[in-house]
Amino acid sequence: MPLVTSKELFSKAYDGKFAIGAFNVNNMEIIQGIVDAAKEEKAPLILQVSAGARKYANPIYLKHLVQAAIEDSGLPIVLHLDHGESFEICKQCIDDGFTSVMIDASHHPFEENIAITKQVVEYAHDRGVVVEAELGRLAGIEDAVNVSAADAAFTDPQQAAEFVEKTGVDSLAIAIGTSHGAYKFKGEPNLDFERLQTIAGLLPGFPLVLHGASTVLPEFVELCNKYGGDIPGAQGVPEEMLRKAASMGVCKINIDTDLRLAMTAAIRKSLTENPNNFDPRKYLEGGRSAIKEMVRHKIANVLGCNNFL
Ligand SMILES: O=C(CO)COP(=O)(O)O
Ligand SMILES: O=C[C@H](O)COP(=O)(O)O
Ligand SMILES: [Zn+2]
Ligand SMILES: [Zn+2]
Repeated sequence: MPLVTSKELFSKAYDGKFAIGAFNVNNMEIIQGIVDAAKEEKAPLILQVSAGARKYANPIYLKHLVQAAIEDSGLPIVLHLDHGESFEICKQCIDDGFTSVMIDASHHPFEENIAITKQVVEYAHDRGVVVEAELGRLAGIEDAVNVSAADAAFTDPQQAAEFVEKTGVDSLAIAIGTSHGAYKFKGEPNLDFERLQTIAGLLPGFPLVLHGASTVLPEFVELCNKYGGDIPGAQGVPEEMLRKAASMGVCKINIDTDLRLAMTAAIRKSLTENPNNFDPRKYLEGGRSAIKEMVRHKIANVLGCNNFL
C-alpha cells in the first residue's frame, strides 16, 4: 500500500458522516503509537508534519519513518504538511513526496489568501497532490504565529463558498470556535454549529477541516498534574461536539495536543514511579502505549473511521 491522497477517504467520510483523524507526528514513538492503533481499528490515517516537527526531527527522518509505517502496517496513509506558511514550503513537500499539503495563508487578506492558495493548488494538482487551505483565524499558537483571541475571526460562509470556487482547493479549514493547544475555552465549551451548517450548506459534498480539535482528555491532564506537572485549567472540545461536526461535513479532524498530553502523562508517571530507571525505552514505551490507547478510542468512539478497510 503506497501513500494515498485524501480524496477518496474524504468522499467516503462525507457520505458516511464520519471523519478521518489527522494526527501530528514528531518522532518514532508517536508514529508507532498512532499507526498501531489504526492497524487494530482498521482505519485510514492522515499523518501530518508541521514546520515545528520538520525543525525538530529533520524532514528526511519523518518522511522515512512514515514510509516505514506504511510498509509495516499496510494501511492507507496520507502524508500531509500541516500549516504550510508559503508556496515554497508547500512546493518543497510536494517535490519530496507528500500526498497532501496545507497552505495556511489565512493571516493574509482574503484576496491574497486566494492568490497564494491558487498558486499552490496549480502546482499540487499537476503532480497529483491535494491541497487544504484555511479561511478565518483560530485563536492559539500555530508554529511561528500566536493568534490572540482578539485577532481570531470566525469563517464567513459566503467568503468560504467564493474561496473554494476561486481556488479549486480540495478541503478547507474553518474557524468556528476551536483553537490550538490545551486552553480552548475559558467558560463552557461552545462551537458555532449554525455557522458550520451554513458553510456546509453552501458547499455540498465539499470536505471541511477542523483544526484545534483535541479534547484535552481530563484523565491525562490529571495524571500530568499528579506526577509533577502544572497545567491547570486545561480544556478542549468535548467529544460529543466532534461527533456532531463529523456528521455535518467535517471530514478531517486535527489532533496534536491530545497526543502530547497522553505521552507526557505516561512518561511523568513512569519516571516518578521508577526513580531508578534510566533506560529511555522503558518510559518511552509507556508513552507509546498511552498514545495507542488514546488514538484507538478516538478512531472507534469519536471519529468513526474504524473498520474502514
Ligand atoms: O489543529 C491542530 C494541528 O494543525 C491540532 O489541534 P490541537 O492543538 O487541538 O490538537
Ligand atoms: O497546529 C499546530 C500543531 O499542533 C503543530 O504544533 P507545532 O507547531 O508546535 O508542531
Ligand atoms: Zn491558521
Ligand atoms: Zn492546526
